[in-house]
Amino acid sequence: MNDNMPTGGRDDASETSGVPGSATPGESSVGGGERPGPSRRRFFGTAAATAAAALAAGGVGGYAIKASNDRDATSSGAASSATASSAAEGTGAAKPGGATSTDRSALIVPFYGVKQAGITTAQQERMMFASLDVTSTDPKDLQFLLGRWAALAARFTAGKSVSSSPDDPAAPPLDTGEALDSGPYSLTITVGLGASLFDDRFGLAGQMPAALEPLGTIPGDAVLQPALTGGDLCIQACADDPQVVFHAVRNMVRAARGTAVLRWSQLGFGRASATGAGQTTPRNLMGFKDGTNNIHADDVPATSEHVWVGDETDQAWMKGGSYLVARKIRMEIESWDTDDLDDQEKIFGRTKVNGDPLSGGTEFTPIDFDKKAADGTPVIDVRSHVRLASPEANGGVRILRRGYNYTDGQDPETGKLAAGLFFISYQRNPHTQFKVLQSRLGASDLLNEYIAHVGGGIWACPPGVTAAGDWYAKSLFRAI
Ligand SMILES: C=CC1=C(C)c2cc3[nH]c(cc4nc(cc5[nH]c(cc1n2)c(C)c5CCC(=O)O)C(CCC(=O)O)=C4C)c(C)c3C=C
Ligand SMILES: [Fe+2]
Repeated sequence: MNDNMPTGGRDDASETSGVPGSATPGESSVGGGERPGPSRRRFFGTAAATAAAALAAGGVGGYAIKASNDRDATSSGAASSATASSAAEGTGAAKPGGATSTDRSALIVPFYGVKQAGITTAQQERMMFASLDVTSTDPKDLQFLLGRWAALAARFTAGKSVSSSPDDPAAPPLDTGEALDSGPYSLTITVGLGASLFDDRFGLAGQMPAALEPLGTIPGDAVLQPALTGGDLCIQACADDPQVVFHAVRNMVRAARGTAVLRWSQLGFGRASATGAGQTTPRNLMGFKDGTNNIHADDVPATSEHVWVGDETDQAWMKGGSYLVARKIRMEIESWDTDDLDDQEKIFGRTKVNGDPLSGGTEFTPIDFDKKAADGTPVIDVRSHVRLASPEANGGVRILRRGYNYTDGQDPETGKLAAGLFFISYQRNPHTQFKVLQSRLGASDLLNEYIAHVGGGIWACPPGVTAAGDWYAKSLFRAI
């Protein structure tokens, strides 16, 4: 067992509850002194709930705690010593379990911490994103779910299955099993709350942050499909193995049975961004390097200014969190592939092979937006993507991009490749950041000829879960 995980005793607390209101020292009351009180019978009413509730201690030894990019070294409470000691940002992997630096399967990103992992964590290769709608109208069910998810996320990110208890042969297995032989593969699970959760169902209307209000009409958004848009809750699972991310989301959706249902989901591959200073810049499906000018995890001033919610928030429970904007952006791949290289490079303002700015220099040379060609026209086209998205054109606005390439195979109607970018960005306020950028891009970007936004949403990702027995957005429920 890793020492960043709860001890057996703490994990046993998760077993009896794994949910809000557990007998965690100092957390005996929730919501005005009363614990959420669904009966054990109700909680144990489905196989899925049983599986989630049967979380038990049990180690999968030999994994290595990965230096985490997004965990404050000052993590409090049960954020373990391993979390704190491994929190030197941007360094390689510690290897207490004997893993080699090339053994990516064994790497663990600590779960407990004051910030959720998966935001400034160096981006992994695979992602599964899920949007869920809550079907129960009982606020206690919602809290139980967020507790179950926290307990499951703690286990999965440490390379453990749903439970170490033996399966009952007469019942469905507690864990679905497809990741039993996998390591953690740097799995991170990031959970967000959508604006629809703050309607009149759960008594949360007064706790809705202004930053989570719908963005209104943005140019180019007319085609967002309702079936691929929004949702009460979201889960972003990222890891360096596709089966690990699928397993995590599948079992979290399974644990939600009776409380929430899957609304839509997306698998992503080949990170289309770079968030770690040491990471090479990956490529999107248009073949361009994507993430050159991204915010890097070790740039603390930039993450403080642009990513993490601070004192400015109107809802204290979001302080230390971040807002996730997702956009499923379909690419007209066949059409793009007929465009000549000069035009492709003009659209982005960078060279295709090296990612160099067309104004000169190499990939990381600052772009010279004032540079003119011999005929007096700007070298970086006025409608190029990099100009329109740049901080220079947007009053200094920046976002942390964390997207993935995706393909859904073939469009059955047209026979074309159904593929593109599952764009994800994190920011302090989507209204003053994403919306500003997307309004400009949606109106004028040369890239618009080759892309269409088809789905997405905004979710408030609360601060991290700091101790076993706690749950996502705990302080939100303390406020009601
Ligand atoms: C609203 C925000 C953005 C959307 C939507 C978006 C879509 C999108 N982007 C690419 C490819 C590239 N984007 C690049 C840079 C870049 N893009 C955004 C924002 C959005 N992109 C920003 C803020 C930036 C950085 C601007 C800067 O500071 O210079 C680049 C260039 C390389 C890089 O810096 O990452 C590429 C390539 C696609 C294909 C796409 C939709 C499908
Ligand atoms: Fe972009």
